[in-house]
Amino acid sequence: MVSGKNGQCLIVRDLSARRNGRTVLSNVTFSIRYGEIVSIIGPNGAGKSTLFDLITGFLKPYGGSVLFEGVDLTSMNPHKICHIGIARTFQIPRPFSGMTALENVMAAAMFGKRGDLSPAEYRNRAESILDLVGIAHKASTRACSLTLSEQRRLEVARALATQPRLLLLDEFAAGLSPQAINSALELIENLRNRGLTLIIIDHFLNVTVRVSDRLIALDRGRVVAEGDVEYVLNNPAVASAYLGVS
Ligand SMILES: Nc1ncnc2c1ncn2[C@@H]1O[C@H](COP(=O)(O)OP(=O)(O)OP(=O)(O)O)[C@@H](O)[C@H]1O
Repeated sequence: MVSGKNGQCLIVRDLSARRNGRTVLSNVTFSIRYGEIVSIIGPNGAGKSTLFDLITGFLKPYGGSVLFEGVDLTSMNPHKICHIGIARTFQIPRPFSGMTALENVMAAAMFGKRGDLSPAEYRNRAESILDLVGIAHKASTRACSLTLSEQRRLEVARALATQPRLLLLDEFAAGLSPQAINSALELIENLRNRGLTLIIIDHFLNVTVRVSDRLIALDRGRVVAEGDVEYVLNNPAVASAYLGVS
């Protein structure tokens, strides 16, 4: 049940989570339209990665629901969620470090396969994805020998290989040089222009906000502000969250 290009891609309703018996996300509600770039901001421990874990099935919610294209994901496992069109990257890149960049992307393409391709077709697809993310020249390099910026791009390539319609990027810019950040932001805009919807976790306030249509600010597991970039960045609740003022 696809809602159409101008409709809602993802609807999160009253989502709550507990870890080690402690509530870490409370009644989080928002929706994401097709083609949007939305950043989830908030200080350390706000619940940003937990939110990604819930959307991608790595953690089961304590309450609430997640609908993707009208389909309830709440009881699905991560493999199934990947196969229906949601992919994520992790804050700390998790490639198969002994495999080359190309092999990593081919493995992801095979995992996310829709219809059987020949090995040559998987290879072609992986090569074109490495080209898209800007590391085609590193195809034969083992993942463990890539720089942090290249490893982040490889993470995106592996996610893209599963052919997602919604891509979740966790701390995509952390640890990158200003130049690498600029080219990472160009990649994000390029992916949106190719029809993807993107949700990006950004701990910092001055990076992915540059390409975001909207921001959702979390603090201590709750949404404290949501709206266009200027509105959220000027919201007193967001300043309090970052300054640790109650
Ligand atoms: N695996 C875990 N086991 C127990 N508690 C966890 C686990 N992961 C996160 N938490 C706790 O859940 C809360 C939310 O953490 P989460 O990692 O989602 O926040 P975050 O906003 O992504 O923070 P950061 O910017 O530091 O990555 C924190 O209090 C954290 O200590």
